[in-house]
Amino acid sequence: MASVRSVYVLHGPNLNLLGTRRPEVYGTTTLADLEARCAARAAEHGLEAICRQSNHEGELVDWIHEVGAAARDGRSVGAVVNAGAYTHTSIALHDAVEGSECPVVEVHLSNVHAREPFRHHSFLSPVARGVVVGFGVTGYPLAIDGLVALAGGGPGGPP
Ligand SMILES: O=C1C[C@@](O)(C(=O)O)C[C@@H](O)[C@@H]1O
Repeated sequence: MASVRSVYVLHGPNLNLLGTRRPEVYGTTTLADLEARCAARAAEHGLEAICRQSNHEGELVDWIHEVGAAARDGRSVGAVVNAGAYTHTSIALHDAVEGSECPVVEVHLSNVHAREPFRHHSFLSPVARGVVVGFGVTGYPLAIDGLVALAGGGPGGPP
């Protein structure tokens, strides 16, 4: 039997604290609950969600490379990535997405553009296929839907 295609859901630093970290900004949903919601939406598309979180930049780089290779082989539609604060600092993550041609939809729970100026710049956005910000946990199923549409091509697909 052919193996199920995947969608990766990658979380960066401090997102393991979801549910208790600044709930007025990030909400009260825990990372485990969010990952369960992602798995449910992925299953609606016939995909397996592979959910990971790391506080370490290099580990995130390695995972982006892994997703890029899986996407090239048709084993994955790509990754939904909330890189947390590395979004605003990491040239390494930018280069990983670009270099591995990893299809990424960047997600932020909060509307980073309405927050401190240091959150307005993203190193990921220029190499992401799409960006979803400010919808809280609702942004993740939207991002998964978007990745599936992009992978499928046609209307709503890649130009
Ligand atoms: O850790 C985070 C979470 C975040 O990525 C968000 O989901 O809104 C926004 C980032 O600026 C912040 O560092």
